[in-house]
Amino acid sequence: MSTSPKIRVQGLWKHFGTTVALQDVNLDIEENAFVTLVGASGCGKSTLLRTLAGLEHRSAGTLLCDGQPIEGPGADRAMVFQHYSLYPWLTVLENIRFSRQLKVHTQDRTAADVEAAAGRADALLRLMGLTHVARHYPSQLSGGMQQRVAIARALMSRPQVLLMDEPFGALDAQTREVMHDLILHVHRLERSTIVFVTHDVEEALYLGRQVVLMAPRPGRIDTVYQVPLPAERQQDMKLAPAFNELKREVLARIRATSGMQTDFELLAKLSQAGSLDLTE
Ligand SMILES: Nc1ncnc2c1ncn2[C@@H]1O[C@H](COP(=O)(O)OP(=O)(O)OP(=O)(O)O)[C@@H](O)[C@H]1O
Repeated sequence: MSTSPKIRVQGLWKHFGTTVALQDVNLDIEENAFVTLVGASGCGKSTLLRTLAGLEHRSAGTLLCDGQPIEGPGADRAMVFQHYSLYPWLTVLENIRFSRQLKVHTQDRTAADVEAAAGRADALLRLMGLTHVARHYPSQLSGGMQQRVAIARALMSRPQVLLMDEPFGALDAQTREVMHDLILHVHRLERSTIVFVTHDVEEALYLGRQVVLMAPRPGRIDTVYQVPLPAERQQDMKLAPAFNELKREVLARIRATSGMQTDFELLAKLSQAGSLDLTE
């Protein structure tokens, strides 16, 4: 008997005026999956993620989470953005507790609610290595630390689905590696379903069990790759021949679908001819 997927995308279209940002996207994402979305700029990665978050209306198609239509944002799905979007006037701990406080009105809050929230916030502080900065303000933290706070805040309401839009895009290479292992740890521990957008193919392959490659103009799914690595990832797996082979294949496919190759070919032809005759 086949179980239904956590997220089902069927015949999804999204238009922005005359731009077709998503063309007939079909994708099933299983519970506890870690799916990464890659592809050339403008291929619709963020639009697909924002549609799953309920932040963007679809033009046509079906979007289901646990078999229920996605009609807007919901506590079952949390989003983490590239820019940490923390409240600068709140401490780390207050930032983490904030989403929970929004859900329960002060007058309806019971002692058990407060206790459960405090316990969850403490557990997340420990999980994200933030206990020692719990009373600091965001401006006192490094970028990597701020992004840990943003992830902890997203996890506070125990979302089943975590939607991440280039969350480590602004971090340096070393901090990114640390964050990669941290998010894999979070994924194991929380058993969440993660959909993660990135420009970085190595990041996509290291984190994802499945890599969805999208192509632009119109935005669409081109290829879905299964990553041939054990579920338990370790940094030295990036040296494995199978990892590098797939990385080369994905990069070549992104180049082929981006239209950039044509530009490079044209430039090569022009430089051989020794002139830039654009009338050709
Ligand atoms: N709010 C909007 N209004 C108009 N057009 C939009 C809007 N959002 C996205 N688009 C267009 O939709 C297409 C897909 O954009 P999207 O941002 O989803 O791509 P992306 O793959 O995430 O790009 P990038 O990798 O550069 O972030 C692009 O052509 C973009 O210009």
